Formats: sequence, C-alpha cells, structure tokens
Amino acid sequence: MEDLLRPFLSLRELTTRELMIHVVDILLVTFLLYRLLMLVRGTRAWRIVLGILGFLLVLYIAGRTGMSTLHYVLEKATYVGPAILAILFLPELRLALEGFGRPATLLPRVIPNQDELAEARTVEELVAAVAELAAGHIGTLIVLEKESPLNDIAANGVMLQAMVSAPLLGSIFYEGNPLHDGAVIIRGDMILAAACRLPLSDSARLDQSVHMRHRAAVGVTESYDCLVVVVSEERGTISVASEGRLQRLGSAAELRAVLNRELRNMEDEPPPKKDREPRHRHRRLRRNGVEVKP
Ligand SMILES: Nc1ncnc2c1ncn2[C@@H]1O[C@H](COP(=O)(O)OP(=O)(O)OP(=O)(O)O)[C@@H](O)[C@H]1O
Repeated sequence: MEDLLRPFLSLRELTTRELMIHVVDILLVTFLLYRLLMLVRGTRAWRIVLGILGFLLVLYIAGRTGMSTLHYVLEKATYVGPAILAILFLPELRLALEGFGRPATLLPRVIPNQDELAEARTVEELVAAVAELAAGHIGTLIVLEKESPLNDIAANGVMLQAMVSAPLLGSIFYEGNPLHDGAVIIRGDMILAAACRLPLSDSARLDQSVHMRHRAAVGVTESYDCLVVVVSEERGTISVASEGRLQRLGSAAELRAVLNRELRNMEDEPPPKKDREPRHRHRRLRRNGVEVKP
C-alpha cells in the first residue's frame, strides 16, 4: 500500500513552481495524446493503434512469463517499429504537422477566420447543388474528406482541383458529362477529383433495395473517415453515409445541419417543421438500426 502511495506522498515535497511545471507537463501530454487519438479515430490508423497495443501486450507477457525466444524476436522488431510506423502513418503525420503549423486550428473559435468563411461557403454551395440535383432526380455521389486523406481513391478518377461551386457540381453529375459516373471527392473547399470508383459495402445490415450508388457511399465510410452525400436517381432522395451507416434525410435543410455539424462542429437550428418528414416514417425506415432505405 505504501508503495502505491509513495509517488503521491512525494508530491508534498515539491515546491509550487515544480508542481506547476508537472501539471503543465501532464496537461500538454494529455492534449497531444487527445489530438493524436482524434486524428486517427474512425480511420484505418485506429486499427494500427490497436495493433500496436496488442503487440506491446504480447511483448510484455512474453517478458514476464520468460518466453525468451518470442520476447527476443518481438524486441528486435521494436527497433524497426518507428520506421514502419512513420511509413504507415505518413498521411496522418502530415495532417498533424500541418495542424501545428496553424495554431489557430488548435484553439477555440471566436471570430470566423478565412478558413471558416470558406467552410461556410462550401457548405452552402453543396446544399444548393444537392437540392437541385435531388429535384432533378440526378444520381449524385459526393465524398467529403475528413481526417483521412482520400488520395488513393481520387487517383482512380479524374483529378480536377477546382473550387466547390453549385454550378460545377451540377454540371459534373449532369448525365451528358463524361465525368458523371462515379463519385466526386471534396477536400476542404476544392473538388479534388471526379468519376472516382469507391469500394462497395457488403454489409448485411443494408437492405436488398440499397443499390450500387448507396452501397458505394457506405463502403467508403467503412474504410475511411469521411462523409458521403448521395442522391438517388430513382427516388430523388438525399442520404448521408458516415462510419458505415446510411441515413436518409428529409430535406436540403437537414443536409445543411448535418454538414455544419460534421464538417464545422456547429449545431444548426433544427429545420422548420414543414421541412421534416413525419416521425412515423423515419421510425419505419430506421427499423433494424439506422439502415434507412435510400
Ligand atoms: N463503386 C462505385 N463507385 C462509384 N460510383 C458508383 C459505384 N457503383 C455505382 N456507382 C454509381 O452509381 C451508378 C449506378 O448506381 P445504381 O445501379 O445503384 O443506380 P440506381 O438504381 O439508379 O441507384 P439510385 O436510385 O440509388 O441512384 C453508376 O452509374 C455510378 O455512377
């Protein structure tokens, strides 16, 4: 018991200044770990983190139980570990370093800066485009990049690097456009690429009536941290996919709320009642856990 309490008892011997330094030290490490976890949450990197924890656990058990061969091999593997991790986490490391280069992104927002104004404009352009595409029953698939870069997916389509705008999105998905087949990838306020092929979901939770476009929307969110907006060609409905789940929205106003929440961490006013679908309908569609028919 005394052993357990010793570190705490030794705190009494510290001066106020030393104590403050320890507190700041702990807060900074906590903050860095939090940022790191937020960065990898919902991405493939999350699985790598779990893999590392599993590896460390086996290494520890091998050491404690005297399994010397296993312990020797695992210990040698730890020497090359940092290099392997740097390669595996390259995209996430780049994002983290970019974040540190822009300290404003780490602090709470008070006054909207240029980035926030651009985000707000992008949301409005997206909402306007999707509303129009849905009204015209034009099949649409828009992937909005979040924490994990979608370079490999963008690479299988046609690179555009154009500012997001409602007319441009409308013309991409217009049936006569050679780029209308496939998905558009959006990074920040740029349309990175169009006509991209997405991985299809084979989730058993999806209803049989969920077709390829919506399966592709769900599929990409199973492997990457992103948000997908889909318009059904057949029904003209708007849905969003996130973290392997599909949710049908009642209106473009609901889409605005979702985009503001997911991309800008902003809670919108709930849409006016007339814009919402009757509750019983949502309940029916959401049976068996979210999987809403698109
Ligand atoms: N893996 C994929 N990646 C990207 N886009 C895809 C993928 N699979 C299908 N699509 C897009 O979906 C279109 C066809 O989808 P689908 O067969 O579901 O049509 P639909 O029945 O009209 O669907 P919906 O009514 O849901 O729009 C394709 O033309 C293509 O643009």
